[in-house]
Amino acid sequence: MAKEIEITMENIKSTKIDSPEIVDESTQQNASRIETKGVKVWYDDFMAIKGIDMVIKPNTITAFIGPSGCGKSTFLRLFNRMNDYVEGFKMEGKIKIDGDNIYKKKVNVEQLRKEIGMVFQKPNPFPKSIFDNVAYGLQIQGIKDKKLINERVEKALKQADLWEEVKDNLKKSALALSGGQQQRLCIARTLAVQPSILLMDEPTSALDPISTAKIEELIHHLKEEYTIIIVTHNMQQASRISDYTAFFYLGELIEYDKTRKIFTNPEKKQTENYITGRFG
Ligand SMILES: Nc1ncnc2c1ncn2[C@@H]1O[C@H](COP(=O)(O)OP(=O)(O)OP(=O)(O)O)[C@@H](O)[C@H]1O
Repeated sequence: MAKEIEITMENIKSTKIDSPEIVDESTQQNASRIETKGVKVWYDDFMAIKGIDMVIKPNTITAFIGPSGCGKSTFLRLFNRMNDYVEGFKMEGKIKIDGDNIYKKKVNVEQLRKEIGMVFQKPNPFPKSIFDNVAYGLQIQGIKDKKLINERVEKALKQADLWEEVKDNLKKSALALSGGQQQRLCIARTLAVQPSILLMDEPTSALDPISTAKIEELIHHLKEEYTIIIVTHNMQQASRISDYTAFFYLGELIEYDKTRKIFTNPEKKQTENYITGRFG
């Protein structure tokens, strides 16, 4: 497969990407929820992200695609400062969320993570009851009002389309649920603390097709209330559920545009090669 790649470092380096429909910040403050400028990331001496500018609009689903190791997860984890935990991590550039630079010194990272929820590849429920899993974030926040907790747990389970399946068994261990149910529980756990941006790192890659379809449908509904970014290796998934698609390669943003454009008429040969399965 690799020999079919028609990419050279020269044409990648000369590729200058403009985010789609970037609007004048001064007149359209609300048009972007997330904006990155000149973002570079290193793990020790290794440069994993090589200068990325991107604007993500509110209430959209953006898919990050690209071959393994191209920097999708690294870039995604910048938005809730998850990389801060990684030894050797260093970044340059600006990331603004709702106009605020989230890497300023004064930023309250705990508050940021409340606003920006994350769902991981493998469902990772705590070894606690279904109810306690969803209530966990609220309790951590110091919320003690039982009625409020009950309401939020029910709402989050309904939003995650799991309520009907578990409402009579809330005390049951979360570990007894199926993989697909566990992932919806993890989504409910994230939603319970009422974030407004959802980061999803390959949320369905460990699931069967039926569970995957359920989660895709759920993501589609969540768009009404949330801005969603999803890393996926599944091209069909990206084309089914996202409004915008960003194609990464070797730490660079090669092409970023409306999903329909990326999948029907990409500007760059590299993008075409990737989405048609000619490398990756
Ligand atoms: N904690 C780390 N320490 C050192 N290098 C890392 C670390 N995490 C990622 N990298 C490197 O940074 C590059 C980008 O990795 P990243 O996980 O962001 O890619 P990805 O596109 O999400 O890959 P995948 O699709 O396989 O998950 C890779 O070369 C990877 O080896």
